[in-house]
Amino acid sequence: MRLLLQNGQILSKDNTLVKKDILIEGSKVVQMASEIQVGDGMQVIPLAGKLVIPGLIDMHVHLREPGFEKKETIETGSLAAARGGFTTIACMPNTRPVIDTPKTVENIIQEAERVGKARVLPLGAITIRELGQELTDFEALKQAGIVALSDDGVGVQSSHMMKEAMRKAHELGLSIVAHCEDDTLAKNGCVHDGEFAKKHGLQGIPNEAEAIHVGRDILLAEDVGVHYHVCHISTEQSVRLVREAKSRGQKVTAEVTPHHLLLTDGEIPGLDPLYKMNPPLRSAEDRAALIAGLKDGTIEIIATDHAPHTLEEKAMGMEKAPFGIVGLETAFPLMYTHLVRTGELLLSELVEKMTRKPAEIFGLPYGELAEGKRADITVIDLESEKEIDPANFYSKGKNTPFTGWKCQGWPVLTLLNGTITYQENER
Ligand SMILES: NC(=O)N[C@@H](CC(=O)O)C(=O)O
Ligand SMILES: [Zn+2]
Ligand SMILES: [Zn+2]
Repeated sequence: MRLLLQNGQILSKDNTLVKKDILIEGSKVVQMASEIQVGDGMQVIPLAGKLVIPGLIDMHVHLREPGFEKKETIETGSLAAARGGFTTIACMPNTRPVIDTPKTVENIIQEAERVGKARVLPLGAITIRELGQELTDFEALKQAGIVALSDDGVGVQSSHMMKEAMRKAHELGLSIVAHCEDDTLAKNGCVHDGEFAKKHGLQGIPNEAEAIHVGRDILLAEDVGVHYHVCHISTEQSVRLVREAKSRGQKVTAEVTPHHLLLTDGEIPGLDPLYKMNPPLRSAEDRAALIAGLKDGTIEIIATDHAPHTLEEKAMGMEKAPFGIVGLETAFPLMYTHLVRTGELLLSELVEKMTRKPAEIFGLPYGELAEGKRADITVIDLESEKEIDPANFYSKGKNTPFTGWKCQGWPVLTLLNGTITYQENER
């Protein structure tokens, strides 16, 4: 099968758009040129100047299967990913059972392949059942196909346990992906320890609850030599610590979510759990530090932390509702409209942080659009404006604070290995 994407525009390194026809044969891009003749038996998709980028990569997704299929399944999560323009997603191990055995890893990979809508890369748990007591069998998990290690959902409380994990991970060439949270500081807070918490008399989660772990882990990783990656970075202090570590040449990386880049605790309209996530929405100063960190390269990756929950669970009030919001189907349009079009980030920077950078950091052979490369491709409509409406989500999770936000930059076509996984208006 030969597929011709006609009259699209690709982004060059200097952030300019260049017209290209792209010819795909099987799973590969075989030709990219300003004009390609339509040949016999070619399927042609006219793109009318739309943006063509490498398939998006999300290193932080909760697919909820096994165990929480009411919230999401590998199937619905994969469909949501494809609709959001993602071709590769890494899924977190806080399922039930936790992804702490080779069997669970294999089951997830198998089901994702059956569905075939996204490439799913499971992370393995650092500790058994994410209880922080005993390390999992990293070697067996690696053989089963994990992409990295994380206890996402909880912080690894014991410094000793974390250091042991880093030692073993380093030996095996695996990265440590850390949910940074010191429980003795976070207590049972539900929002940022700031104005909003004070106003509503809620227990707050202070910035240091995150940054203490970031600082601790950077020191441990410096001694061990392992690649250390900070999940959903949210505070000025954490950004500062990562920047300092990088300036010494340490292999420390970080990801930030769209919601931490766009919202602050000052913008939470009331006691609405759709604004409750971990880490919580921080102050305007923190948000500014995240954008500065994104801009200067301290933060290389944008990841969604797609965390579907049912609306019943989310209706339990600010203190009782679970943490987390969905992100796969809104990430690119939100970032394009509210960070690129506002002049805070270049389009080329946004695309890098959602494609080439995560691939490079985790050693994945994806994230590039070029002749001879795999045809993981996303086509974006930069013009049409639409409102975010969770009723249209393919994800089971409708828990978003961005309902009604007007966005441009919607994915209209997604190809995984040369096969269409999403096409607007074709469902
Ligand atoms: N981010 C969240 O608020 N929630 C995540 C857990 C996590 O990412 O730590 C979840 O699994 O629901
Ligand atoms: Zn987390
Ligand atoms: Zn998470």
